Order: sequence, then structure tokens, then C-alpha cells
Amino acid sequence: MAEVVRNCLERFSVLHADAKSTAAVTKVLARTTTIDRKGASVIGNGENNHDRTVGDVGEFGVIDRVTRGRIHPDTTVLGPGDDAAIVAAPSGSVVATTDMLVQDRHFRLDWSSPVDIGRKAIAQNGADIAAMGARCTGFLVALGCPSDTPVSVTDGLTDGLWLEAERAGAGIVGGDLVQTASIVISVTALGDLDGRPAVLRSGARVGDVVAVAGRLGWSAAGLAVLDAGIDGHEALVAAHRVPCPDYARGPAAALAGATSLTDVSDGLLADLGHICDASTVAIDVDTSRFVPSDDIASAAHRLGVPVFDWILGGGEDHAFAGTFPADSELPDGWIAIGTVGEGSGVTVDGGTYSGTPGWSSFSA
Ligand SMILES: Nc1ncnc2c1ncn2[C@@H]1O[C@H](COP(=O)(O)OP(=O)(O)O)[C@@H](O)[C@H]1O
Ligand SMILES: Cc1ncc(C[n+]2csc(CCOP(=O)(O)OP(=O)(O)O)c2C)c(N)n1
Ligand SMILES: [Mg+2]
Ligand SMILES: [Mg+2]
Ligand SMILES: [Mg+2]
Repeated sequence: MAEVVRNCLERFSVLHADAKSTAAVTKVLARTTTIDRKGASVIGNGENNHDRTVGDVGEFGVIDRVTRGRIHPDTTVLGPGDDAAIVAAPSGSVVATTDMLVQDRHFRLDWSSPVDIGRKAIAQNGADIAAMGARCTGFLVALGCPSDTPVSVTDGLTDGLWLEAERAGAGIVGGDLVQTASIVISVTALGDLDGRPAVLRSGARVGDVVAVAGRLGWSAAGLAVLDAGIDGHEALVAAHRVPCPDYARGPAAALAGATSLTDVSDGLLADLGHICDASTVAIDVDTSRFVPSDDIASAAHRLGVPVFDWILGGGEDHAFAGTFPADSELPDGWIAIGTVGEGSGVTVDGGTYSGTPGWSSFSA
């Protein structure tokens, strides 16, 4: 089992594999019997379904596979299976968000395994919960796929969804399954503030420090490496396949007095722009605060891309960005990268930024 867990961790690109992530993988493996080299469970629920499709086993065959034996007891009062699930809401209000992944728009099956895609679907939603300063309490997963989708793909997605949900401290409490022309995964995440006020995009104040927690530009660099078809840069490609938000950074920022918070889904400058708009302030980013890793710098050099295109404008790392009062001590993992001033919009090193600030869903 230890070796399977290790292979699994490598495949899942858990770069900072620690006892917690190992335990999460072990829990998932305990439910799925074995994992093949692509990371999909091949003998889920005790049957060999290697060459069966979603059409062969039918809607309720797949639903049984994605729900049976899967519950996260810490946050779930009633799991999937009835008309609706019941999720604890200790602070009396529920934080809710939804984001979807669409095949060939957000992921490619020849670039990412089903497990990777499942993890990314949860990560992009869990990061939005954490970016309110909240803790995840449950996820709902609506899955659309063609009838000829191999069951090993839906099993792999389920394993990835559960792995990342457990990393985020919650379970998958329900969902939906429909036939679509290509794969679509829509996740709804629920969260709890544990009695604290939420940290909004609108709270930044003139004089605050702008700070970030997590990797920036890695996912965009990995996407560029995959797109160019060049070898190497495994860590960047892994970061593109599976973003690894450190969900605890959000609540930690809230406790430290963050005045505004967001996750970086579209690009640092684009997402800081949302804070500027909502807070009616300007932000200046100081690029001298970023030290590009050797890997990202060498990929940028090989591909002839200015590295700051990725760091400032690359999406999908699901790092966190926020503002803190100037005199506050930043929590662990947060690094000051700029300042809040009067005015509007984001500037870089005091000037207008001429590059692309981030992903825009309808620009291409
Ligand atoms: N179709 C929609 N209906 C209602 N609200 C939406 C819709 N699409 C986006 N929103 C809301 O608009 C805001 C911005 O959306 P988005 O840019 O996707 O946020 P994020 O980057 O945090 O995922 C969010 O509060 C989101 O819930
Ligand atoms: C095949 C492929 N092409 C391009 C991208 C790049 N990409 C797709 S969506 C996105 C930004 C984030 O997605 P969005 O749906 O805007 O998430 P949200 O901001 O709502 O959280 C990026 C950088 C990708 N991930 N995969
Ligand atoms: Mg969104
Ligand atoms: Mg989002
Ligand atoms: Mg977006």
C-alpha cells in the first residue's frame, strides 16, 4: 500500500507531500481497491470495469460508483443518496460558490488525467471559499459526459474530486449526472465562517499592504510548456494539471485582519483589479518582490516569454491575494508585493502595465 500511495502522490503532483496528503490518498485508496498508472481506479467497487462505458453501466450504475461508501463525517450530516444532503452550518450562515470546468476550454484529456481534472474542479471552488476567509464544508458535483466515456474516467474523476475535497477538509455531498457532448464538471462549494465576518473584495483601504500567498505563474508556464510540446519542466506542468491552494491561508488571513481577499483564478493583475473596483482604490505592484524560480525562469527563456507575463497575468494557480493594514504582521506564507493608494486600477512598478492582466473568458 505504501508504494501505491507514493506512486499516487507522484502522479497527483502533490509537491509538498506531507502526512496529511498521504493520509488523504490512503483513505481514497481504501475505497477504490487499486489505482492504475493513469491514476484512475480500475477495480472500483470490486468489479473490473476496464472497458465498460458510462452508457454500458447507465446513470444509476455510475451514480452508485460515485456515491457508494463515500462520506466525510466531520462536515456532513447526511451524505449523497436522498433528495438532498444535509451539511452542518455551525455559524448560522453558509458561504456558497460555483465554478465549472469544460473539456478543451479548461482541460484537455491528453494533457491531464481524470484524477488531475477532478482535483482541479474542487481546487478552483475550494479556493473561492477560502478567499472569503471561510472553511469548506461540502461540495456538490454536476457531471456531464458522453455515453461512450469509459467508466475508468468517471472513477478517476471521482477519486480526484474526493482527494482534493479531503485536502480542503470536506466531502462531496451530492451532484448530478447527465449526458453531454463533451465533459463538463460544475462544482458548487459550501463553506462556514466559524463566526467570523467574511473578508470581501470591497474592504481594501488606502495605505494597506497588498500581499499574496501561494505560487503565481506556474500554471500558465505549465500550460505554455504543454502547448509548445517541449520536454521537461515537470513541476510547472504538474502545477498546471493540479493547482494546490493552501486553503488554510484564507481563514489565517481573516484572523490576521485582512481587509480584502480574493483567489487568483484569472491572473494576479486581473484579480487585484476586482479588489480595486470593489474597494474604489488603486493598487501598485512592486515586481522586485517576486523572485522567479529557476524552473519558471528557464521555461520563459526557452519559450521566449517574459517571465512576468506568467507571474502577473497567468491564471489558475489559485493562490490568494489580499490587503492588510500597513501595521499588521502578515500571516505565515503571505508576502507583501504592493501597496493600496488613492485612485483606480492596478499599476506595476508605478506605471501602466502593457501586458495582459489575465484570462478573459470570452476574448477568444
Ligand atoms: N451566471 C451567473 N449568475 C449569477 N452570478 C454569477 C454568474 N456568473 C458569475 N457570477 C458571480 O459573479 C462574481 C464573479 O464571478 P467570477 O469572475 O467567475 O468569480 P471567481 O473568479 O471568484 O470564480 C461571483 O460572485 C459569481 O458568483
Ligand atoms: C486547454 C486549456 N486552454 C486554456 C487554459 C487556460 N485557462 C482556461 S480557464 C482559465 C482561467 C480561469 O477560469 P475561469 O473559468 O475564468 O475561472 P474563475 O475565474 O471563474 O474562477 C485559464 C487560464 C486551460 N486551462 N486549458
Ligand atoms: Mg467563477
Ligand atoms: Mg473561481
Ligand atoms: Mg474567471
